[in-house]
Order: sequence, then C-alpha cells, then structure tokens
Amino acid sequence: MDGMYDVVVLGLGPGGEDVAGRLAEAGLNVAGVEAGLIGGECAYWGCVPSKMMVRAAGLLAEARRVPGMAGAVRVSPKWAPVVDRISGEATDGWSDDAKVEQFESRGVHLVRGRGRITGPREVTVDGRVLRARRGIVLATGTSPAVPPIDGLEGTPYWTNRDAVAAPHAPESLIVLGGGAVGCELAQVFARFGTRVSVVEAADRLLAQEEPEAGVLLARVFAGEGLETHVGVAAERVRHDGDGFTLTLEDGRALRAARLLVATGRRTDLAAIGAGDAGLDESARFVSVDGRMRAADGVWAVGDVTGRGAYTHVAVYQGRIAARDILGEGGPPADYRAVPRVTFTDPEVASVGLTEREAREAGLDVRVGFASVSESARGWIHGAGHEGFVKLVEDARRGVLVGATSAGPAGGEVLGALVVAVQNEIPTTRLRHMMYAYPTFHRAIEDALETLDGQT
Ligand SMILES: Cc1cc2nc3c(=O)[nH]c(=O)nc-3n(C[C@H](O)[C@H](O)[C@H](O)COP(=O)(O)OP(=O)(O)OC[C@H]3O[C@@H](n4cnc5c(N)ncnc54)[C@H](O)[C@@H]3O)c2cc1C
Ligand SMILES: NC(=O)c1ccc[n+]([C@@H]2O[C@H](COP(=O)([O-])OP(=O)(O)OC[C@H]3O[C@@H](n4cnc5c(N)ncnc54)[C@H](O)[C@@H]3O)[C@@H](O)[C@H]2O)c1
Repeated sequence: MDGMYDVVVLGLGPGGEDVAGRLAEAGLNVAGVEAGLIGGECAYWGCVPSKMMVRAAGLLAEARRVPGMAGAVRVSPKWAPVVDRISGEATDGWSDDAKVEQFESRGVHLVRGRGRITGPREVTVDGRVLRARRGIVLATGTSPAVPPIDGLEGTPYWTNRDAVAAPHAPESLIVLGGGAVGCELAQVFARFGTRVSVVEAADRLLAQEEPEAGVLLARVFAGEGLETHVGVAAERVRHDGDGFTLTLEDGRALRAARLLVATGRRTDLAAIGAGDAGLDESARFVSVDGRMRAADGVWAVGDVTGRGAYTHVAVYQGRIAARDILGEGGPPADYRAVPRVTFTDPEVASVGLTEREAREAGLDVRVGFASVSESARGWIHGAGHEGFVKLVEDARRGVLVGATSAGPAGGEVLGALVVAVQNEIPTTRLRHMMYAYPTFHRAIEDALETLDGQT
C-alpha cells in the first residue's frame, strides 16, 4: 500500500533510528525503511558485539598479568560465553523483534524492505511508493569494502559480520587490514588462542592515527604473539578445503584457517537511487552541508556522509538533521573535535588533527608528549601500562587542535582532551590547573609541560 508521510528515513542504523524517532516524537508523520535490522551495523555486527569480545579478551589479558603482581592464576579461554553474550544479550539472536515495539512506540511507521529513491521526495520499497512532503533522510550506512585481490572473490572469507558471529575462535586467522576493525578483532582472537597474522598495506597499523600509535600497537601485538606485516600488499589468495593461503607481494606466503577482510567500508549510492534525488551517485559519499542537507528535500546522516564512521557522529548528525527539518535552528555541524577510540589494549583514542594533518594545514605546530608507563600511575599500574599522550598545539593561537591518548583507559582519558580541543581552551590555562594524582589523565599535564616554549 502506497503512503504519504512528512518524512521518509531510509536506513535505521544509529543515525536513521535517531532521526526517525525524534521527528515522530515531535509530531511528524514518519516512515522508517529498513532492509535489515533496526539498530544497523553498530548494534548487531559492529560496536556492541565487538566491544563484548574486547571485554572478554581484556579479562583474559588481565588474568595473564596476575603472575608477578598478585599470585598465580590458570587461564583457560572459552569462546562459548562470548557467543552466548553476543547472541543472547547483544543481538537477541540477530533479531530486532524486541526493538520494533520500542521503535514504533515512538510513533514511527516501520516499513521493512530495501528502499530506493525513485523521484523527488519519493522512495519505493518492494513496489510500494512512499512520498514525503518535507523530504527524505538518507542513513544507509556502509558495507565492507573488499579489495580486488586475485583469487579472493568466491572464497569463504570473513567480514566483521562473520567474525562477531563466529561459533569458535579459529585455530589460525589472517587479518587483512590493520585499521580499527582489524586491530580490535585481531587482538581479541589472539587472546583466545588463535594464531593471528595482520597484514596492513600502509607502513603501520592504525595508519590514520599518529605514527606512535601504530608503532606501540605493533610492539604490544608482538608481545602477545601476533605477527604483524606492514607496508606490504597482498597479491593472491587461495582457498582449499583446509584454509587460506595469502601470498604477499614480496613472495612470502601466510597460511591460516580463516581470513578476515577488514580493509575499510564502502557505499553504493547508485543502489539507493541517489541520482533520482539529484545527487552524484558515482561519489564515494553523500556530501552534506552543516545542517545535513544534501539536496532540495534530501538530508543525509551517518557513515554515508563520510564524515567519520562512528556511531556518535551518526547520532550527532541525526540530531542536527532533525532540528533542521523541524525548523528549530541551532548550531551547524562542527567536526573540529571528532573523538575516535580504537578499543585495543592499550586503547588508542584521539581527537582533532594529527601532527601531520596540522602541519599540512599550514599551522605553526608545537607538540607535547608524555609516556604513560613512565607516569606515576603507569609505574604503579605495572603490567599492561603501555601508552602515551601526544598533544598537537596551534602555537600561534596557543590552543590544542589535536591530541592522542593511548593506554589503559585511553578512551576515558580522551574526554578531557575533547573538551580542550572543542572549546579551544588556551594551553596556558590547561597548564595552570590540577590533575588528580595518580590518575592516567595526569599524563596530559606531563605532555603539556613538554610543549616547546611554554611558560
Ligand atoms: C566491527 C565494527 C566495530 C565498530 N565499532 C565502533 C565503535 O566501537 N564505536 C563507534 O562509534 N563506531 C564503531 N563502528 C562504526 C559504527 O558501526 C558505524 O559508524 C555506525 O553503525 C554508522 O551508523 P549509520 O546509521 O550511519 O549506518 P549503519 O549502522 O550501517 O546502518 C545503516 C542501515 O541502513 C540499512 N540500509 C542500507 N541500505 C538500505 C536500503 N536501501 N533500504 C533500507 N535500508 C537500508 C542497513 O540495513 C542498516 O541497518 C564499528 C564498525 C564495525 C564494522
Ligand atoms: N572503535 C571504533 O570506533 C571502531 C571500531 C571499528 C571500526 N570503526 C569504524 O569503521 C571504519 C572501518 O574500519 P576498518 O578497520 O574496516 O577500516 P579502516 O579504513 O580504518 O582501516 C582499513 C585498513 O585496511 C588497509 N587496507 C586497505 N586495503 C588493503 C589491502 N588490500 N591489503 C592490506 N591492507 C589494506 C588500509 O590501509 C587501512 O589501514 C573505521 O574507519 C572506523 O570509523 C570504528
């Protein structure tokens, strides 16, 4: 049955779910279209299940740190409780039945199926035409980008979806891609006894972060028995009954029972009919202005906008889009202080610009650095204390434009740095305040003291 609505939201991951709910609660007649599960990648195959895996693996790592610090403990990893938590608590067996009621109770009309824009302010789902008086919100997210490596297509390689639903930790695993997905999952499986090799084409792990972060992580991975191959591309993949052989461009061959492809994400704007909404469907992402407007009667939020593939970005943008659609005004989107946390151990957390990005932007850059393991808290903490705080200052203005906090609770320490970068708090003011002793965040104070020329 066709329908007329105020707004049609296409895709109900964290971004779309949030916009649709807000608009419906404000009294608009809203249709939310979802091809998969309400909650999207984050709830079922991304953030939530992967962080449950990280938590379980972290417990094993902490137990292994007991000798030399607190006695003895025998660690016998078991994957079954992880499977139970993910399929039970996190994903309800990959069913959103329980969520539907909660979602519809906000007043949104749920339309199941794959939608496509078929004209201005018009979406078609399985032959059913949905028209939108005010417009359409695109929130269709991304899917794994699989590189065109000889022999890869057609093999039973894993993506993040298979990894979070794995019934067992495999005996061995090659992880292709050393970004956030690859690093988090590589460490998880290794801690459960899987023999893991990570292959990263760039010259370091977490290539988009400060170089010190990738170097630190490679060192920690080596200490935990993971093999890391950086600066080398994969040339060929073969799969036989027993597993995968990945041949690197330098001729070395890696062999493992499983292969996880974690080489980034992609959109398919042609598949959602973006051209029919006046958008460039050959583009990688939907480009939006500060109010999330992409074209007349079209807004876009979340991963599909390419402004940082994080749930908090999707929800932040969703709030701005909802305000704009409701004519409520408010500040436009501001991406100076997008926080990023890779939940490895140590956590690698960052905000704003890296040193290199700041220099490329032509800023007069000063850098501050402090080692967490050499801080009072790091020394007290002992095993598992690796980390650092790095500050990137725009010296002319005397404010931080970027920062990285790697270490135990690196993501929590980041909070203070996000406030500093977002609000351009002068570094002189940051230096003349107190940092509780002996916290991990005190390393911020140590790093501030190393900013050249500070008084
Ligand atoms: C393994 C992993 C771990 C992650 N961990 C974190 C983390 O710890 N913290 C963090 O902030 N981010 C994390 N992310 C990123 C996070 O999952 C995404 O940034 C977030 O899900 C983006 O939300 P979204 O609403 O833009 O899109 P998505 O969550 O991708 O949702 C899009 C929805 O649109 C639907 N859809 C697509 N096309 C159509 C169509 N044509 N018709 C109808 N429906 C459609 C899809 O089925 C999907 O449900 C992780 C990602 C991965 C893969
Ligand atoms: N904790 C978090 O917030 C979290 C966790 C996971 C994912 N995410 C989000 O999801 C996005 C996607 O994560 P991702 O790790 O898939 O992508 P990514 O872009 O972060 O990393 C992909 C890596 O794969 C490498 N690569 C690409 N092609 C390759 C090839 N052929 N061989 C070897 N290496 C190759 C790239 O150089 C890059 O370092 C991230 O950008 C992040 O925004 C966030």
